[in-house]
Amino acid sequence: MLICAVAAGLGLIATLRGSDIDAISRGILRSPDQGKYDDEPIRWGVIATVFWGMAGFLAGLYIALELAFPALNLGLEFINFGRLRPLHTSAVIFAFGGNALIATSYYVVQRTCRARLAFPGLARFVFWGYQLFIVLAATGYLMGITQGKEYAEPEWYVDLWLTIVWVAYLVVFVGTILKRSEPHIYVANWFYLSFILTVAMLHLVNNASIPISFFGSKSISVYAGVQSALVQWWYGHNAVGFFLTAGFLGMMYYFVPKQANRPVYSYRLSIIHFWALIFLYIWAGPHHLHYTALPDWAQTLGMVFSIMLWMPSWGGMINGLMTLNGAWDKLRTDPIMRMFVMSLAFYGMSTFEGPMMSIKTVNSLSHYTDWTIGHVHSGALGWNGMVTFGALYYLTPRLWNRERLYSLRMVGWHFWLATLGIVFYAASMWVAGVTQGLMWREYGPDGYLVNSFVETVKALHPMYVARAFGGLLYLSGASIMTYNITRTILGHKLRDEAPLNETAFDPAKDVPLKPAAAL
Ligand code: HEM
Ligand code: HEM
Ligand SMILES: [Cu+2]
Repeated sequence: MLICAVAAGLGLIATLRGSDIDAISRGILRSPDQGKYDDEPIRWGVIATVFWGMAGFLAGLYIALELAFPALNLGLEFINFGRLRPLHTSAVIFAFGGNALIATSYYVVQRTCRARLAFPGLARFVFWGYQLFIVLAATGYLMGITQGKEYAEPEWYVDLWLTIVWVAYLVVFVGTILKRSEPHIYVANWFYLSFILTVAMLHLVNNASIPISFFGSKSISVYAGVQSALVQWWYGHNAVGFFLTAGFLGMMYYFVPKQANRPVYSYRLSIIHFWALIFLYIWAGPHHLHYTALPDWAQTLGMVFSIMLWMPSWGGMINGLMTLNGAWDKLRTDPIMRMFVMSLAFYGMSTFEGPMMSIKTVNSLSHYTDWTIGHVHSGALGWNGMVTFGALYYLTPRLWNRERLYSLRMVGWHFWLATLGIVFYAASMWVAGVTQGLMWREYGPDGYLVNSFVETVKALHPMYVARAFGGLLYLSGASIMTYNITRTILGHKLRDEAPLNETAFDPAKDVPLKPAAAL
């Protein structure tokens, strides 16, 4: 309540000062975006993405260290692993990923529709309302307020607020599409729209609950038992499918062709893989509930749809990679392009690993182990992280009207630190996961289990240290990005760096996103 009051106070001050400034300074101060497009909330979004990314990676590193060295819990309830873990997952997925998605969707929808953002006031409300959602959720976790549903931990009052913000987001996005002056709706917008709509549906269904009091934070879910589990993993899986995949594919379909200065390899493939992806993803949730009380047929259904999901996923990866046809030399000269390509490679890797892990016999080994954690992070650090970094590097000079980034060599450093970090993370978790899985199922000749649980924990220690080291590398890369982007925003340029063609942009030379012969 205190946070809401402070937010409302700040909102009031901003409103009053805003009208003041308008009246006094019209004509003196250039209002930020008189141009063709409304970029102010996108600039805020870029800053918020960098900020929350750093916070989320730092929390990730800390909990990784807590797993390796439990003394770091310090006996304090506020920073114990159980409370910091959802803080990490929400910070990276919803704060870092969510801000990246909102900002890039605002950017992409305006450019591809050749229209200014609809409802500019509402678009700003979405940005600030979303930040309030993040702060409310995060402070709740630290105080121990949670629904106990993974990736849907916030309690009812935060859920209601997010619903309002999300509906506003949908209105802004669809409003902009409706006022477009370009007849065709470019495929990136399809992906963004499916992300916004599906997340709304998932959020409403999974969070259906009854608060036990008006002034208390606690609520009771309307689902129980195995139905509750199924709804939760229908939600959880499709959060991956639509938040971490469809939305980010929207990003990929705009920024990869732009950075390569080539049209998308196959527009037809993009449409086929769009429909296949959204049709298949929604059924695959039960692969999170193998060998549980869920009916066997439902588990098999989840497995079958997961395996089929491999195809559209790779359709998207191939479409992205092949867009570089004829521009592969850019990999040598352009570290931003390298980031996009690495991102697509990890997208391909994790969407191969996922279908494999959904096979019940494989899952009987991998489930409950660190293999899952490794899979998560090759998707999250590799695919979501890298494509977002690429988009941030693309956007910053353009949004602040700078000739180029402060330093492209630093982008190269970021690229290698992040890549090496992911390698440490994924490799250590594969080893840890398989070790764990095998130790848990090892029986002696007497028919008893050979290892006690604590022995498996002990065996994992070196792997946990290696993972934390990977996280440190990843965070160091992101710190370099923060520095680079800050200096770019300030208008600085590192001397001795030759002007770089990849950040120079010339609208006259713009290649259309869509091949002329498409459809
Ligand atoms: C510096 C980088 C990062 C480090 C060191 C890190 C570390 C960790 C650790 C230690 C856990 C808990 C694992 C466990 O419970 O055994 C975790 C969970 C998780 N992290 Fe990260 N993380 C990082 C970045 C990210 C990013 C960028 C994302 C998403 C975009 C992400 C998404 C997740 C998710 C979804 C989980 C929960 C996984 C599950 O329950 O299966 N992490 N992370
Ligand atoms: C074809 C695509 C994919 C399939 C079929 C798939 C399948 C799976 C399977 C079988 C699990 C393990 C479930 C368990 O044993 O508990 C899993 C976990 C997970 N996957 Fe994927 N995956 C795919 C792509 C991705 C991508 C691209 C990401 C991230 C960007 C991702 C994020 C996650 C997360 C966060 C979890 C952990 C959920 C949890 O237990 O907290 N997946 N996935
Ligand atoms: Cu899943």
